[in-house]
Amino acid sequence: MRIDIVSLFPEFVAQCAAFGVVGRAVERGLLSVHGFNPRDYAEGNYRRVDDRPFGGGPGMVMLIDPLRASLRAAREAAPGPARVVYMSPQGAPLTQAKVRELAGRERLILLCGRYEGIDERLIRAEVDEEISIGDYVLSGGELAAAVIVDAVARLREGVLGDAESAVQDSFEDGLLDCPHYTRPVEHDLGTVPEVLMSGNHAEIAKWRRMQSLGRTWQRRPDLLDEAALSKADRKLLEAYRAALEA
Ligand SMILES: NC[C@H]1CCC[C@@H](CNc2ccc(C(N)=O)cn2)C1
Repeated sequence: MRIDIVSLFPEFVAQCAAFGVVGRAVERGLLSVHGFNPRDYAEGNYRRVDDRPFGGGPGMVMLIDPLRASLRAAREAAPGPARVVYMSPQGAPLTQAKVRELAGRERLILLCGRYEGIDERLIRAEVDEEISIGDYVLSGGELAAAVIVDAVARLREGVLGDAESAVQDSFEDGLLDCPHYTRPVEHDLGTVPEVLMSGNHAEIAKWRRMQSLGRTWQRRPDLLDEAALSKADRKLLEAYRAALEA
């Protein structure tokens, strides 16, 4: 998978692909991340990448042509179609389902804005979709792009070993993750739930599912779409609630 980053600070995002599982995926050639800086494509001796907004108001707006030239250079840097994603608070909320969809592509181009924004004509002509990582404003789209790189990379085949499998990920099945424990069993901070040492894998799976359901119900009822729950799930959630009242 190739991800191109169009940004005034491309090294910022490349750094985010230099560590951990994503860094290893890059080393192993499962993923490559390349930066394209609009300033390298800006005309004139000041190499302008922004200008004042029509209609007045504070701040500056990113110019069309340096961005357009950067996007063209990114497209032409490798074969195959690329999905152009603009990171912006005006975008569709990022979900794990969207991450899975993006991870299925061979090429992404992530467009990172700065200042007050990007000339709307460039967005309309070049951007396939706008994505937001949350309802807040950052000084630039680079951190949002780094989130996409990480979330997408870990879903690519071969990136996570069995030790870190994304299969049981929270949100993979639309629920929050269950609690996790490791050694020691006895600790002044408490002990480990008996069932996890029972060796009974069916019981352990049931307990983990019940914890995921219960936590989702308690912390993120908005995610808990009753309709999506199986009969067994509803029974487990009932047991979780009953245990709370006991
Ligand atoms: N009008 C401000 C806006 C102009 C264009 C550039 C963005 C960069 N900052 C971002 C980008 C994305 C997100 C997000 N939630 O995904 C938050 N912040 C800021």
